[in-house]
Amino acid sequence: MFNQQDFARAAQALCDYGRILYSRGWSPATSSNYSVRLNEQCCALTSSGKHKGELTPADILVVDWQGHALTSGKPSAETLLHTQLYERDPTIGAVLHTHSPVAVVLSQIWPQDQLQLSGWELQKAFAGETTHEDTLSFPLFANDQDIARLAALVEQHMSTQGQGHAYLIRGHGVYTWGKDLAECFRHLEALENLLGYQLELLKLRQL
Ligand SMILES: CSCCC(=O)C(=O)COP(=O)(O)O
Ligand SMILES: [Zn+2]
Repeated sequence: MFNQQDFARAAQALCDYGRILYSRGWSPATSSNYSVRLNEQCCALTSSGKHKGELTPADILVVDWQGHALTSGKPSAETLLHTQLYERDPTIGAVLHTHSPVAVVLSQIWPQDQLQLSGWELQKAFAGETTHEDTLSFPLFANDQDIARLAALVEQHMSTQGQGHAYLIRGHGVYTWGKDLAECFRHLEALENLLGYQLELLKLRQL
């Protein structure tokens, strides 16, 4: 069903990124979940409830697109938000979900259901983006403890409005993806900074 060496490599990479993301303050405590595609049927994913700054390979398991565990462990509570992406787009190789203060606060106060950004050079950090003159759209979804329902809503949005590069969940965090973990991390880092710019602008406009 999957190659053990691929799994071992993916598990170690997820642990390494967990340390980075925790050290940046984007994955406090047991928040966040991360995954890497193994093949066309399954991915390596963080187990539920683990401290993301202290992950070991034993905290990573394999799930299929229905969210069923193929190795021992308890899959992330948000598994279906990862598998929805892998199932819809075979070019997606990694997904990162984080809870940074900037993303959580901005997503909570942003009034519209889309956050549109333009004019920032850093937009070009997203794959395929070539100019600051384009507008990037990031949808905001209401938080929901029913993850199957939220995953269905995300899928419905993407199938009608386009997949985009990332989305926000209000008061919760962000999901972003890429062809591999390195690209996914680049997208996350760009998104974090772009959201930070937007939050700063909102504060300045209140002065
Ligand atoms: C403690 S944060 C609440 C759960 C959450 O939002 C999250 O990202 C982590 O959930 P998991 O089941 O993947 O540990
Ligand atoms: Zn979360």
